[in-house]
Amino acid sequence: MRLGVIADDFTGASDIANVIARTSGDGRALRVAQYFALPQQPADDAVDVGVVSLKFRSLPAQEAVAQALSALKWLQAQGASQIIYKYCSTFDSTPAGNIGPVGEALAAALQVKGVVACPAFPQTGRTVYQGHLFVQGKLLHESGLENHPLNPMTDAYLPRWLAQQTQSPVGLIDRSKIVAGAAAVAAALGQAAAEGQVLVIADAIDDGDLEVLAQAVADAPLVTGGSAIAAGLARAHIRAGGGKPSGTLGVGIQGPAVVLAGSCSRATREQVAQFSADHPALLVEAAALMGGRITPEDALAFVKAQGDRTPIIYSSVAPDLLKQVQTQFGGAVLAERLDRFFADTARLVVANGVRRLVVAGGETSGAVASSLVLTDVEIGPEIAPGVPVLVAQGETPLALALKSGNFGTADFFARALDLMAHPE
Ligand SMILES: Nc1ncnc2c1ncn2[C@@H]1O[C@H](COP(=O)(O)OP(=O)(O)OP(=O)(O)O)[C@@H](O)[C@H]1O
Ligand SMILES: O=C(O)[C@@H](O)C(=O)CO
Repeated sequence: MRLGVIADDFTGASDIANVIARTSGDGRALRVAQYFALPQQPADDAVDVGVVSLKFRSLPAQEAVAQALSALKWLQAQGASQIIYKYCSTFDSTPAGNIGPVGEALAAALQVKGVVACPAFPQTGRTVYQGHLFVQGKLLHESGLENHPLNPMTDAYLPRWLAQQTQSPVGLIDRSKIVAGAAAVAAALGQAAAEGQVLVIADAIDDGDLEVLAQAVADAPLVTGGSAIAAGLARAHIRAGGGKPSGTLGVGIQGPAVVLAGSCSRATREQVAQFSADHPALLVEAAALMGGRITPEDALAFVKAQGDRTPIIYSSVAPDLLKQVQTQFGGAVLAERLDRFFADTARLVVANGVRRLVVAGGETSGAVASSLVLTDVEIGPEIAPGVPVLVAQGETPLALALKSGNFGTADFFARALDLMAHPE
């Protein structure tokens, strides 16, 4: 293994696995394995990149740090010489959040300072300029992310947001350095390290900027950010001799399918509306769930009752209703109950023959994927930027899509199901 990734949630893990698996050079691509928990055994020798999917984005810092350090240890034992700590391209965290503590702990373990922190993912509209994060051209705190159920993002200026979480000062590499080229960026990172800055937010408004950044940190033991910076890092590993002849993994899994949506993000709500217009749909209402009036067994019965039609089971609601039920029942309690509901429902439907499963939402995907007790998956075709088809091989292969809340166009669910059955 050359490159190890520690991802703070499962959708983020499949996002970065997708970026790396799809990057090629001279007809070669890195062989990527995505693990659904910290593996208990060594990685397969053929694996160039190990992506460890964890679920610590919304956990207290201490727990998140412990999980990240265990993953670091395992990845180092597999030979990974570079580690990417992957968090959300919308920097999902709170002022007491764990991006800072995890970044600092990994940096301390690897004895580095002046570590790049760049969430930019231009293909999905996330850019960083003068330290400010934009989503589709809007400042982060005016993009809808200010209403996020678990990590409301109320400040777009990342150095200030991150500094609330860190012990050490946070640096900034602005775009004037990026346009000056990789050597200028490397020098600025060296200067930041000399000044005691452990994490350094870096501007990037397009993939060209990310390529410059990646070149500047091609040999760095630690890089942190969104998935997009990984393309340049993967290219550097391929140039250094990594990878095998590239080719896309076929899927062709045509069995029964279910869509599970636990995300309240804007894009997911549009996708739910479009899919439920012509598919059977079951809304999981917070009050019904809390009152025990809807259970995973009810969801299974609903799925079975649809015969050949693909149903969607969703809890996605608009921000005003979300706030109301969170006040009524408590946000954390609801999150835990919803996670458990979707996890148990997924387990039941898969045990009853479902072979294609599309899941929307990072927390929801983490709960679902963990409950399915899959060890590792291979990366199949791309459904939308940031979302590949994942294939769990086994006696009866399972095709999975783990979609970040805000990724994908309105027709995402139908597209995902089609691609699983008939890869392009
Ligand atoms: N009907 C609902 N009532 C209250 N809370 C809900 C409801 N539906 C979902 N939620 C909350 O919204 C959270 C959605 O988180 P999730 O990470 O799955 O989606 P997301 O944040 O949109 O995705 P991502 O993390 O990929 O951006 C759930 O964990 C749950 O806490
Ligand atoms: O970076 C992103 O936006 C996604 O990969 C993500 O982290 C999903 O939760």
